[in-house]
Amino acid sequence: MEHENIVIRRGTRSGLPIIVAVHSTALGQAIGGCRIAHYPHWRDGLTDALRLSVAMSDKAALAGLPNGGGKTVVALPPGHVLDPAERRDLLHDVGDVIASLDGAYATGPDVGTGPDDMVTIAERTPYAFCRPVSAGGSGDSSVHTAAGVLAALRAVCAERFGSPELGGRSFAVLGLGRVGTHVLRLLAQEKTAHEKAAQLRTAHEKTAKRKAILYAADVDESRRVHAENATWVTPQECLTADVDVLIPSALGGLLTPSTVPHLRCAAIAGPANNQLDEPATADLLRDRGILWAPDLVVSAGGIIHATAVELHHETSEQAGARVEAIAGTLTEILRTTGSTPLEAARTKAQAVREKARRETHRRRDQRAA
Ligand SMILES: NC(=O)c1ccc[n+]([C@@H]2O[C@H](COP(=O)([O-])OP(=O)(O)OC[C@H]3O[C@@H](n4cnc5c(N)ncnc54)[C@H](O)[C@@H]3O)[C@@H](O)[C@H]2O)c1
Repeated sequence: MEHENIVIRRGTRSGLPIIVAVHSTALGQAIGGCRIAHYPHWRDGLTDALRLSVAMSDKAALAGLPNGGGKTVVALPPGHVLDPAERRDLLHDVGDVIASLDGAYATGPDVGTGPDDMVTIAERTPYAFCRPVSAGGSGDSSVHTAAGVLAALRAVCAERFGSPELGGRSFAVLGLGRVGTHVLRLLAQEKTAHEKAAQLRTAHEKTAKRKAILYAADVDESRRVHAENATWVTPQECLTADVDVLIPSALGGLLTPSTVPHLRCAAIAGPANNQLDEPATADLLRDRGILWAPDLVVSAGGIIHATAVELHHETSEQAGARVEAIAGTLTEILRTTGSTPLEAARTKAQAVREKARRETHRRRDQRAA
């Protein structure tokens, strides 16, 4: 068994199945979001919790956080709609399960939960982060996730094109939700060094030509209002756009043996979790000469910022510097020879955990001696 602890409990108030998987506390308290989603069977929710908590351990290790990985999954039966009272009961049930772990695990928002839900969970346990600023938390994480994506894009452009400049490059943002919208806005503000210099001389010398060229798509047509700086295309056109970098910002599993042959981008880096349908797809991308930045590293900005500020009481500046450090971590992974970026990322994460485990044993032996 790879996990340290797995709790499966029927909520005493809601009657719904609550699963908390703690993968590792080798580096410190396990962290990972609370997912409330529909599953054909609660066992499918268990499978998700086991997989996602391992990914969180890797994500925390690669982000240099003194934390391990965990995950909460509430498996709703198909079609089940929570009314406000039932949702509140459920979140209190989740809080009780987390409280029973005595601080081994802390949760945050994920699919189906948001900062306000963390306030309700926090009524039963102190181990809930990413609460709204008005409730003493660090607020919506998506802006920090987007900042991390920008840092990753600079690292990817430096590796693939020889310069970290984003102005003048072309990008396709697939998914204009909370993170995708921020990423698009930040990219629209990017200008090349040439344009920045021109701006210093005279506003008239500004050349709009060197701004980033942007495409955007979402299955939800109402998100189009956020694409005023971009060319709005269909999700399929966005996926296969002839651009420098594709930025997956919707759901996972979009890079598969069927989609990879149709891609025309030179590189891929985005916040969407679990972009590869299976590890072997990393080989297909490498064979096609497409540089893929592992989402484990690219998407970590939000969790890095929230845990640094709320759990480790760092200043926002210190947390911001940790988010910017995503670029250095990614560069190291992309430069690893003889393996795909996915293998390099996992190997690095395992090495960090192993080092922490050895250090813990050394300290324990020292105390015993
Ligand atoms: N919010 C964060 O801080 C954060 C942190 C780490 C990772 N992520 C991951 O980043 C991704 C985006 O997160 P978010 O918070 O912006 O989610 P969100 O739900 O706000 O946005 C997702 C967007 O993708 C769109 N979408 C869904 N399926 C699509 C498809 N097939 N093609 C095009 N668009 C599609 C949705 O309509 C929605 O607008 C998710 O995979 C999430 O797990 C988010």
